[in-house]
Amino acid sequence: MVCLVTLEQWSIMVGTENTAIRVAAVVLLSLVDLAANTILYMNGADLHKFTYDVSSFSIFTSLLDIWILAPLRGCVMFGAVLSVLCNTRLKPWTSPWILVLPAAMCLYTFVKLLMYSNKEVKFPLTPWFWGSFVGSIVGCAVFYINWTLLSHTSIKMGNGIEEEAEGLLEREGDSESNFSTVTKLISYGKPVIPYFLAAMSFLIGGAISDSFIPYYAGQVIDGINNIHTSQDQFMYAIILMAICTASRAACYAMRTGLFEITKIKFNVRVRNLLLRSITRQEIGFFDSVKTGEIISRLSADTTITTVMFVNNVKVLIASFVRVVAVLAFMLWLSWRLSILNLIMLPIIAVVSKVFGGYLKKVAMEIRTSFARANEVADETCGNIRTVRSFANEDRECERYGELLEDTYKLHVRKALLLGSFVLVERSFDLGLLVLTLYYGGHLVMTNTITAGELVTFYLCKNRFRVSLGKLTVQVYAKLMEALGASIKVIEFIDRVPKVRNGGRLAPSKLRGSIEFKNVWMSYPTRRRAHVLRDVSFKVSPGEFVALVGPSGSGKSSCVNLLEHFYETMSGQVLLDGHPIKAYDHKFLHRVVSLVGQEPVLFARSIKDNISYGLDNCSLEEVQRVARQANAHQFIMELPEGYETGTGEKGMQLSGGQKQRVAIARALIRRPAVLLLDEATSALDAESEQMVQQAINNLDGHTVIVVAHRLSTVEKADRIIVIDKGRVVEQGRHKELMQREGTYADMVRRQLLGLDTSDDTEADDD
Ligand SMILES: Nc1ncnc2c1ncn2[C@@H]1O[C@H](COP(=O)(O)OP(=O)(O)OP(=O)(O)O)[C@@H](O)[C@H]1O
Repeated sequence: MVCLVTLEQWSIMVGTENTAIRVAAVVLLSLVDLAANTILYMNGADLHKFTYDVSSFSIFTSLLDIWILAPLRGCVMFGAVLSVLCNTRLKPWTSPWILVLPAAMCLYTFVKLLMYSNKEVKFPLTPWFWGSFVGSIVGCAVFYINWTLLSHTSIKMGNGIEEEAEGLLEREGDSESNFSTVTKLISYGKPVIPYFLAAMSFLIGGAISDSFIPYYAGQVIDGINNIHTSQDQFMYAIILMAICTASRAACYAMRTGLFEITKIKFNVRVRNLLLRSITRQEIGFFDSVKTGEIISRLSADTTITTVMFVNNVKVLIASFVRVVAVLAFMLWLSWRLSILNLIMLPIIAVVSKVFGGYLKKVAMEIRTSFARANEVADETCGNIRTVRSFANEDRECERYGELLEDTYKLHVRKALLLGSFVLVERSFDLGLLVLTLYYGGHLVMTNTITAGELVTFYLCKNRFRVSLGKLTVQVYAKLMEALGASIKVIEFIDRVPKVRNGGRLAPSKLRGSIEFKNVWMSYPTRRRAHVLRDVSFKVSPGEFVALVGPSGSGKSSCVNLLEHFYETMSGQVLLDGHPIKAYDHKFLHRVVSLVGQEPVLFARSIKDNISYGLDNCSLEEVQRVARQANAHQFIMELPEGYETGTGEKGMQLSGGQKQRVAIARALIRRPAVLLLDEATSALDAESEQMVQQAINNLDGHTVIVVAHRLSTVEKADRIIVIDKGRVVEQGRHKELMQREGTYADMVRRQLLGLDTSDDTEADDD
């Protein structure tokens, strides 16, 4: 099975993109399979062999049936080639069930080996037979490779049957993505590889010790029965069995500790990589991906990915070593009984492939459904005041319950799948046990093996089966599950931000001039809605400019562009004559400070909030800016002054207090450009005037204010009026009032107490 998977990967990787070459390669490989098997069957070029076998065929002594498998494979493959060339339906190519054909042929070849060895007098000195046997097995592998190559070819030919092609792409993407997912996970886990290797060495040591135990157990039994064993050999077998058992226990203890360390280290690393990548994403990413999903990926998915991955790779290697070691013993004890047991391999390959594919799909659905439930929980707890104020707790809990119910149903599906997988596997196993005992008993009665050897073989066979079972149930199926969970984790870690912060510009002095040059903008989640349309304006260094306009007209969008949260569709936003994106990310956010509409504080002290993102900031400096922002007085009245905690998102402060702390946080950076987006809306008239005064007095700072309360912008050097994403007017308060345009209208409406905010949603273009 492992071999087939590897061959498949190889064929995918080295497979050329050229359809003609692929088809030619398939035809050539099929012809080689046919020719090689024909030569092996005819013992070179003995043409009489064929006529002789046809006239007096015996299933026990002639190899005609083994040879027939080769033209049979050839016919199926040529039929497949023809149907690909004729652009017929693709669906059959995509089915994992196609594995059944080569698997059944392998099975027949193994059975044939046993039948032939039982009756053919010249056996085992029959090199041509061995050639045919190996040729048939290799032919089956070649058939599977050819099938994979053809499947790829049929997509490339693009025959217009899109839904089939989609299915095909999905399945082929599967094996390719499994491979790249595993290599990705290994690359993330590089620092933990030494721990993993140390643990593996103990694991392999334990596995080798373990595989010797049945051998010595058999010798002990033969010793008890006095078969081929002296007293010394008997004692020797007991001592060696004890040593193997002790060594297995010691290795087990060491490997357990080391694997635990590996898992934790790996988990921590993947979580760090994930958060690092997420925090680098553009703001638009957070518009579409909900926090609940991110948290779910960070917690549940990273744990499943890392823990399951390490556990399964561990089991994979251990089981593989055990399978090889035990198989070698089994072959040495009785190759006939071993071959009988190897019949399981092709069956397990088919069963694993089919079930593994389904399990991976269900595992992905479970993760997504779980993330959806998490989103609801996160939204409900994060906005509990709103939920409470609308008395909607029950409905939110119901929504959560419904989503968890979906997750539960998917889990049931997964359990049923796993159960059926085990059932199918165990049924084959039971049949094989009966066959082994029947055939083994026959071999003991014909004195081919001893009773002790049969017991040893039986113990070995059990170990072989358990290890093989682990390779399939635990590794293939569960590895698929881990890979399913890791897909989103890897997608997030590898996601390249759409807005790059790759600028290098960081001049020692910034004047603070701003220019919007024919800017068009739309948000990533609503690409067709233009929120800014051909916006152009200039702000000189030190100027105090106000952006006004109806709600939804695009004022905050201008601020978002200045913060480089989003990028323009066309046009440019220039700072001191250079595009915003040319500036170094850290530099830009030091020289351009924003106080947003709903400033968010962190659950730390007020001092830490004001000095957020700055190292070594003195209390004096913090107090200075707090005074400027008219916050010092209320802070001093708090029980612990500047050390008072603000609670989650600053919830323990009032709206106005939060705004003042946020203004101080912006001022402490001495920004060249200060952006105030409704930053004083929650302040009373007196406080607002004081803060406004402080802002007006700021020397050498360019200030851009977005405000609805037009009285606060009367003193601005310039007022820019934006409506429906366009600059419609600009000038000083007096000029605009005289112009009797949009601004004058807005002022009048506000004076009369009418609402100015007639929402002007961006139209879809
Ligand atoms: N993150 C976003 N994703 C998609 N559309 C958005 C986003 N933010 C704002 N918009 C849309 O862009 C348009 C302009 O919004 P913007 O916030 O710039 O308006 P505004 O003039 O600042 O409004 P207000 O005065 O109400 O704050 C609106 O139609 C709004 O719905």
